[in-house]
Amino acid sequence: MSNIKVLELNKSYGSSKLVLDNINIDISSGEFFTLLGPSGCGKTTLLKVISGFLPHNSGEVFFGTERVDKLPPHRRGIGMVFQDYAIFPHLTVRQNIAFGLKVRKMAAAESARRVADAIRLVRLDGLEDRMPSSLSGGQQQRVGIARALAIQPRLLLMDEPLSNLDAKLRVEMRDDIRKIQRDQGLTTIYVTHDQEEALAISDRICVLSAGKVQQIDRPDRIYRHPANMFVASFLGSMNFLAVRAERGRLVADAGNGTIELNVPVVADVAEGAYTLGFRPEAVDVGGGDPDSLRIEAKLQYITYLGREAILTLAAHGVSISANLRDRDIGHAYKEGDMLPLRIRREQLKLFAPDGVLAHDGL
Ligand SMILES: Nc1ncnc2c1ncn2[C@@H]1O[C@H](COP(=O)(O)OP(=O)(O)OP(=O)(O)O)[C@@H](O)[C@H]1O
Repeated sequence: MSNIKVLELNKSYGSSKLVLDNINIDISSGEFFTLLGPSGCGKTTLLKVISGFLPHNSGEVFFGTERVDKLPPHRRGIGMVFQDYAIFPHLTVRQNIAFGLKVRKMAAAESARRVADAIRLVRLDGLEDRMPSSLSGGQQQRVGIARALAIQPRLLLMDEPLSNLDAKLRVEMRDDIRKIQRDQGLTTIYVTHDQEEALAISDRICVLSAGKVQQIDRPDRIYRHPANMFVASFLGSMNFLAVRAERGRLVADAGNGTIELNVPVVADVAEGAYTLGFRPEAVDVGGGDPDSLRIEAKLQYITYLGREAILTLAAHGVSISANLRDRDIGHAYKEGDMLPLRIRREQLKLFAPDGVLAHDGL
């Protein structure tokens, strides 16, 4: 397995603007690395440049110490798994999995051994002689994964491999992929636009927006310490409130005036405009730490989800969401009630006017 380095990579289609803008990525050997971002942010383009199916404008790609960005795709040693499975309908499961080995003219005995290993890893035992049309979507994707594993790639690339599967199967396959990847120590780049999937499966996540890297970090760190407002709202949700720091106080614009918030700002917060951010699950109703930020908000409606409920409230002219666990939901809450919200100060974030996180906790 190789570590992977992408250095100062730029890519545009024709003369249009850059769809990959100065991408720098350093992936460790054996790491599960996820590219996460909204549709059109450049995830697939980046995978195609790394695999050699698309030329780039400038920059370098290294697998270990070998520079690969001038090599044709078949010389890079990459296994690929696609959203639409891309398996051959006229070949059996076994023949599909052996395909890459046949192309590489591998000796029959070694090929048979590798195919058998791959079949066992993806749990397709007993289905070796079936045709793809007689398999479920999940089984077809297992064939796609086994085919990629059989060539013992230096790097495994997976482009939204679970998108065509139903929700339950997605979770099952996700756990299987993670287990195989760990057991085999496979360096993997995984593309998804599904934030929950990215959080669940990755060692590290690279959040992309409009061709630019927004943040690269562990799932828990990205969620707790988003680098900017884009990341904060793309991974989970965050409440935002326009505020100003002035004379050691924080004030919120409230349409017809300003309201002083009960949070003193620490000395290193420069005076000026900010966006105050906090996650819905950081909000308590009533009670809570007396030192918390207090906001009175009007309950608009409750979305009950079983394990938890989302309260949608209005305060200072903006909408605020609060996630409460089922057992914490008071039966007395009625639409139109004014509720005292508490948000712990360590959960408060201040974003600068350009959206970058300026203060994490107040
Ligand atoms: N062949 C092409 N010619 C011109 N523009 C392209 C081409 N392929 C992609 N693009 C543009 O490049 C940008 C990045 O596309 P890309 O497919 O890499 O995004 P993505 O993040 O993978 O999106 P999705 O999640 O929808 O697959 C988009 O604006 C897209 O319209």
